[in-house]
Amino acid sequence: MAEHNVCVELVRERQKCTFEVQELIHLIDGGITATEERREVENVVCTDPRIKDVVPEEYLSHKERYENAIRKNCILQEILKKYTEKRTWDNFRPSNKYRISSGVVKDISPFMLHTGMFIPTLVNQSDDEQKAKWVPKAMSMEIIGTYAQTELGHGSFIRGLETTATYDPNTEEFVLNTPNLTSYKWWPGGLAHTANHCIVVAQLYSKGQHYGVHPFFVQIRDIETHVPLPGIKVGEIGPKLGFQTANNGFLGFENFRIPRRNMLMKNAQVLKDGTYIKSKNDKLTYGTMVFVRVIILFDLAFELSRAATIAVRYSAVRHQSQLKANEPELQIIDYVTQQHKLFIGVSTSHVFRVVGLWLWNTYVKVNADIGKGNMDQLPELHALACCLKAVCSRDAAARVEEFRLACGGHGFMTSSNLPIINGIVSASITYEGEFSVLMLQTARFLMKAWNGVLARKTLTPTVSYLSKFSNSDRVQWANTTAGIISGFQAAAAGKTKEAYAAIQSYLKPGTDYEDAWNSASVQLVSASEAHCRAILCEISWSEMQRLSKTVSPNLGKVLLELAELYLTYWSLEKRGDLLMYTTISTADIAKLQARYEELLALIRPNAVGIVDGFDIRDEILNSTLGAYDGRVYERLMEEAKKSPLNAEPVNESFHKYIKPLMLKAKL
Ligand SMILES: CC/C=C\C/C=C\C/C=C\C/C=C\C/C=C\C/C=C\CCCCC(=O)SCCNC(=O)CCNC(=O)[C@H](O)C(C)(C)COP(=O)(O)OP(=O)(O)OC[C@H]1O[C@@H](n2cnc3c(N)ncnc32)[C@H](O)[C@@H]1OP(=O)(O)O
Ligand SMILES: Cc1cc2nc3c(=O)[nH]c(=O)nc-3n(C[C@H](O)[C@H](O)[C@H](O)COP(=O)(O)OP(=O)(O)OC[C@H]3O[C@@H](n4cnc5c(N)ncnc54)[C@H](O)[C@@H]3O)c2cc1C
Repeated sequence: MAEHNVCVELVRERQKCTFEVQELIHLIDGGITATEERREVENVVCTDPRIKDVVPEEYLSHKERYENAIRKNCILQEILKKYTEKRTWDNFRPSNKYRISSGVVKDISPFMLHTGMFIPTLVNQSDDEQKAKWVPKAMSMEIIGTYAQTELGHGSFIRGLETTATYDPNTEEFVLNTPNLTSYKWWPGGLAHTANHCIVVAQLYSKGQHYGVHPFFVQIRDIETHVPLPGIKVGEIGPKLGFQTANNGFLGFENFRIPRRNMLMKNAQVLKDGTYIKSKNDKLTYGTMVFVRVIILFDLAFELSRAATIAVRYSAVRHQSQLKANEPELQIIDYVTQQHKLFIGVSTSHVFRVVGLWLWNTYVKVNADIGKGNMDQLPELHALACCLKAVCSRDAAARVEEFRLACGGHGFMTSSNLPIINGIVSASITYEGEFSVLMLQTARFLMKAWNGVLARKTLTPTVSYLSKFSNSDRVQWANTTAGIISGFQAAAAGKTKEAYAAIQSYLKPGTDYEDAWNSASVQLVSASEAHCRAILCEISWSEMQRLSKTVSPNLGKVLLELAELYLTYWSLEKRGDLLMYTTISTADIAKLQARYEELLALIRPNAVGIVDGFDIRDEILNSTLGAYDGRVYERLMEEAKKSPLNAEPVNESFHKYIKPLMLKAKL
């Protein structure tokens, strides 16, 4: 970007920055080569003239919008494929594939589920022969798939799914059926008109026995004509709050037959005669969900970084109101309330990225152990993935909404891109495991851990802190980062203990455990949240500390300020918990507040530099308010002029309706 086109405010902001932005970019990417690789691909994709829209997506009809998304995503796939052929393209991280798709369509790609769930399920749940047959075709997009699990009647309760797969040993086939309206598959992305295959999660029956839900590889459309195969009823579910171009669909089966070997057989198998071979652990069927819950943290970090870039740059460009009489209007970023809205979101993006990487490494390790037959760590991984996905998606949505509000009226414009990002992030609270449902899964793990505390057993690593805080004494508070982390752990332990006690107190004679659990579930969710906050604080602080030692002192200082801001912000937000479970005093809280305000002031001069460090191209940002050059007002006007309503000075509705109305009023 030529600096002479950049508005004066952003030029000044960039001059103020105390660290090398390039260094931060490389840190986020994971090295100089990774930055170069990413930028090269982004450049090829974003400068392809076929990708540029003449009419902005939001003015298209629902149907046109989908068709445009498909057209452009096919171009993207073509480019990505050429790249893969040209070079070994291992460095282009999978999360970058999500990132680049934002440079192609503003909303979600109809191919998202192909990359994000169809391929991972084939890779992780097929046996070797199946993998060899299907994965190359899916990778090259010779076949296009999705993940069809949720039904009209059931999403959270997977055991309640109603689609049936009944084995017929005479033909060595499974017969798929949708027995009633509520058993229609409902929601899968790309299912409606994009995919010709899908993973169908269905209840398995063989030899008259029911064996629970299993994944099946199912072709739903003819490869040549794309016409739905006989016995398949498929279509689109209609417009939503967001995800307009995701092509979410419904699917029903009528005695639809698939070969026996189309059941994914890495974990459980059905033999030719219908004999069922059990999986080592029936929860391995849920493996793709664990995988996606883990990688969602990266996507959330990225979406937050987009929203942060938009809101921070806009806040530097925008002037509003006078702080002192006769002085120029302030850049809105200089109002401390504005910094309070902005900087926690910026910091949260870094926290999600580093905790996401830690979770990813844990996932890789546990998966490797599972491969060797050791399932010991699976419950802990599941509990971690559940609460982190749930809390981070909810936090991300709150932060994006705050960024939107921070942009005032202009943040309400679709052209700011904040409403679209809002829709994308809000959806993540529900999909891949609804918030409360996942929090209660983690609570199950915490209750078991508390049993372990009472039995003086050694606990697994992420809950081992519970033993330290098992007595009733309030924990000694210290106004340090270590003190804050310890305070969060004390709160988590205290809440876990109380939720446990609440279940016991509800367990009167004649009460089932499940009813007691339900009665105590608000406290259980609260305990899960506290546990998750303790993890977010502990891991982000230790990771940011580690990273700060790998970079220049100037950048290291900024990383630590961001990490400390996160801890301090949440200490203040959760002061009630800290008052309950630690010896924190009102004077300590006042000190925390003062430190928080100090951190806002320290971050302020680097704010634009920090969001520049996310290195998000204008085409990927897609925002009138957030572009690198800060020409906010020119862009808002340019975009407004693209409204089809502005193509004619008088709209025909005037003559048809308004004028007759006015004439009638005269009579
Ligand atoms: C680094 C990145 C690499 C690659 C990335 C590649 C490309 C990137 C490109 C794109 C990104 C891709 C995707 C992500 C991004 C965006 C997403 C975009 C689109 C949206 C997709 C959305 C898709 C979906 O929503 S699919 C449907 C998801 N559905 C759910 O999540 C349902 C939630 N419900 C459940 O999980 C379960 O039913 C339940 C857990 C709630 C209950 O199950 P069940 O009743 O069977 O169990 P319980 O009786 O409660 O418990 C029994 C015991 O089992 C334990 N348990 C449960 N689940 C698991 C599990 N998964 N693993 C291990 N153990 C489990 C449970 O804890 C109980 O144990 P206990 O000992 O008895 O207590
Ligand atoms: C944008 C989007 C994309 C999606 N993509 C896909 C996809 O590609 N493939 C796919 O298979 N699915 C997909 N889904 C479906 C998604 O996974 C489900 O919507 C999600 O798992 C929640 O299930 P549900 O809709 O049945 O909600 P419900 O389970 O009906 O939840 C409704 C309410 O009931 C509460 N509740 C439910 N059970 C419990 C419980 N045990 N304890 C306490 N409270 C409970 C919930 O907390 C919630 O408040 C998608 C959904 C969305 C929104």
